[in-house]
Amino acid sequence: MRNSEFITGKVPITKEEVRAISINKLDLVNAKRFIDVGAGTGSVTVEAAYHYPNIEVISIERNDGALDLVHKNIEKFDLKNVEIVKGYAPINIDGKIDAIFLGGTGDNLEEIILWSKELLNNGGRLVANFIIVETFNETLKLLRGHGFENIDVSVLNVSKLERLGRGEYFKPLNPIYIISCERGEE
Ligand SMILES: C[S@@+](CC[C@H](N)C(=O)[O-])C[C@H]1O[C@@H](n2cnc3c(N)ncnc32)[C@H](O)[C@@H]1O
Repeated sequence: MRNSEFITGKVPITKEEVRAISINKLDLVNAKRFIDVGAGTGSVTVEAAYHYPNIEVISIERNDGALDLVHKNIEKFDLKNVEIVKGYAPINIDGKIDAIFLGGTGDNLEEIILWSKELLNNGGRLVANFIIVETFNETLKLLRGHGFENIDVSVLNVSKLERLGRGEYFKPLNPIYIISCERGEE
């Protein structure tokens, strides 16, 4: 889906190229339940729920303005397989989960990593996006320390063609760090 298809506001939306790669790394084909943490505009929630209509998507967001956008985008795409939860993760979720996306975390990183580990099935996927190098480094260290496996890290540098004077150029957007990994079997 293109970013222009979503209703947006003041919340920064995940770039469509980053979303495509992140959702691919979540490996939702056989998933039944997926959590989007820090749903923002709801773009990841919507895209996952739309392309995988058989999964249950739980969309967690703490900010009222963002929650309003999540509601509007879910309505726009007429999705019935999304549960929106207002709150600051980690929050109580019943039952096990197959995949978790961290699009926003706040300052309680370790709690979120431990909560994710508790919720995920063995082999369940965790994918996280970062723009801040320190948060990325800290998360990587925590994932390694808490036994997550098959950790894969990419940095995505997207540039978009834009007009410049009488010609065009590729305007670079800020790099995004993507971590993907699995909950190890215990
Ligand atoms: C970069 S935005 C997410 C963008 C989103 N993936 C999208 O495409 O619109 C980060 C969001 O995470 C939310 N957030 C940060 N930490 C959170 C937490 N611990 N629990 C719930 N929401 C959180 C923020 O309010 C913000 O809306």
